[in-house]
Amino acid sequence: MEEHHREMRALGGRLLDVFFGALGLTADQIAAGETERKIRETMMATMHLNLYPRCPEPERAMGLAAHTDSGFFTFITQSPVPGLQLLRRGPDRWVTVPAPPGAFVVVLGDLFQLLTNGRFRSAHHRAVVNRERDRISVPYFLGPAVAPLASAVPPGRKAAFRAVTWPEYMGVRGKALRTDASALALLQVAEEGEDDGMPPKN
Ligand SMILES: O=C(O)CCC(=O)C(=O)O
Ligand SMILES: [Fe+2]
Repeated sequence: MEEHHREMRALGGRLLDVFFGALGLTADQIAAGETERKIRETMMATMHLNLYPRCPEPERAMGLAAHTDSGFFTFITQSPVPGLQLLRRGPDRWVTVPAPPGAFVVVLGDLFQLLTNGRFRSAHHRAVVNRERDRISVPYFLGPAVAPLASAVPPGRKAAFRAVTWPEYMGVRGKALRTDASALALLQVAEEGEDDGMPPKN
C-alpha cells in the first residue's frame, strides 16, 4: 500500500510537469511559480475501493452515477472488466474505456479545470455493471489547494475561479449537490462576455 502511494504521488508529480509544459511553462517558471510551489506542498491523496458485483440485468442498474472527480488527477487501477465510461461531447454519448491489464486510467478532476482556468476540463464519467463478471476499481485521487495559474489566464482578463483548498472544495460540492448547482460554477468570478471556463451548456 505504501509503495502504491509512493508510486502514485510520483506519477502525479511527473504528470503535473507534463501538463505545465503543455500550458507553455518552462522548467524555470515551474520551479519559481508560487502557485506551482503551493500545489506541491498541499497535495493530498485519498483512495477508494469499488466493488461492482455482476448483475443479471445490467441495463437496469448503475454501478456509479455520472460525476466528475473533485481533485486534480485520479489514477484508476481496475480489474480487466470494462465498466468505466466517459462522456464524449457533441453529440453527447457514453464511451466505454478499455481495461487492458496493467494500465491506469487517468481522469482529470474539477480542481485541475480550476488550475488551468478552464483550459483543461474535468471529465464526466460513470461506471456500469457487467452481466457476467464482478468488477473492482481502485481510484487514487490527488488534489491540492489551488488557484488558477497566472499563465492560463489570458492577458487583460481576470481569473475565472477563486482559490480553494481540496477540503473546502468538497464542502462546496456538498452544497452544490443539495442545491442542484454546479460546484465549479459556485467558485466562478466571471466577467461580462468572457469565456467562463465552464463547458458549453446543452
Ligand atoms: O469504477 C470506476 O472505474 C470509476 C470509479 C470512479 O469514478 C470514482 O470512484 O470516482
Ligand atoms: Fe470518479
